[in-house]
Amino acid sequence: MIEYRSVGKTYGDGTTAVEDFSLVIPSRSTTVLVGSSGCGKTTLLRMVNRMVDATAGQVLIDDVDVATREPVALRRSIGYVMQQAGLLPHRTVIDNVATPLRLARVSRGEARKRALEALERVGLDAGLARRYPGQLSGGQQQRVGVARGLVADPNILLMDEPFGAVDPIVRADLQHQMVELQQELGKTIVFVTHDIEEAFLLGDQVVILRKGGIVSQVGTPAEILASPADDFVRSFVGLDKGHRKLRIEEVEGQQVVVDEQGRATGVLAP
Ligand SMILES: Nc1ncnc2c1ncn2[C@@H]1O[C@H](COP(=O)(O)OP(=O)(O)OP(=O)(O)O)[C@@H](O)[C@H]1O
Repeated sequence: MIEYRSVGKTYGDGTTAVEDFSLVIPSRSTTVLVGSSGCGKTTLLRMVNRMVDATAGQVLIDDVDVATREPVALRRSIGYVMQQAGLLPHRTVIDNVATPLRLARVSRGEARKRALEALERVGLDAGLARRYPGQLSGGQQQRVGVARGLVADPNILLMDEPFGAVDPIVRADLQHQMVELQQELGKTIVFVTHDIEEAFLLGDQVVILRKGGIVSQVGTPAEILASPADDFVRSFVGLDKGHRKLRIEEVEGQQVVVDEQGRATGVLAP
């Protein structure tokens, strides 16, 4: 379990990115922080592994304040996947994936073996292992980033807009694979995005933020849709424009779900 207790962050230049943030992130499930650009998502995510230190309050992992942990050791014990994959360009794919293990002093042979397994887990062909990141598509690079985040089998995986830079079709593919992977692995995932559809697809718990890391609402996707906290949330999730309004029509004995414009979106299961 990760817990933020009245956490604040004011950067050295006086910018207050996070005012007063509290949240419990349950283990073995996915929590998505979603909000517009600049609302403090990345800052909040990085406080977990001390890439950013809070200037007020506490972040706890299993009841231990991260401020008491040695930053480098803490960082190595937590998986981190960033936008643009963040791969080292002059290292092969397999060496990129093996890096967290090599830093943890795992032998070269063992690290490579586990890196190959991680590549397989994210659906990448072993034939790509010897290539350099520049020889891969954007989607493949992101998969390598996820493999690297998982290779050391961390309990916690932090993901900062990992699918933000790929086209919508590849993105949908990566998202669905992420859902499957999580069903298999059951990690504690904290995922940052500005895309509410992505948040609803991946999140067991979704946290809708506004500027200053202010929580507008926390809940399951169903709870948020059923009972948006205020007009900001209503608008953010698209309820205000009727995008989410569905109704049921009887067609040839079937119950067909149609959207606001009358377009069929599915059939109700009996
Ligand atoms: N190192 C820094 N020094 C000063 N201000 C910073 C620093 N990092 C972030 N900020 C500021 O803190 C605020 C929150 O930034 P943060 O990156 O956490 O937001 P975000 O929601 O992740 O945004 P985005 O979706 O654009 O990445 C912004 O106003 C940003 O300019």
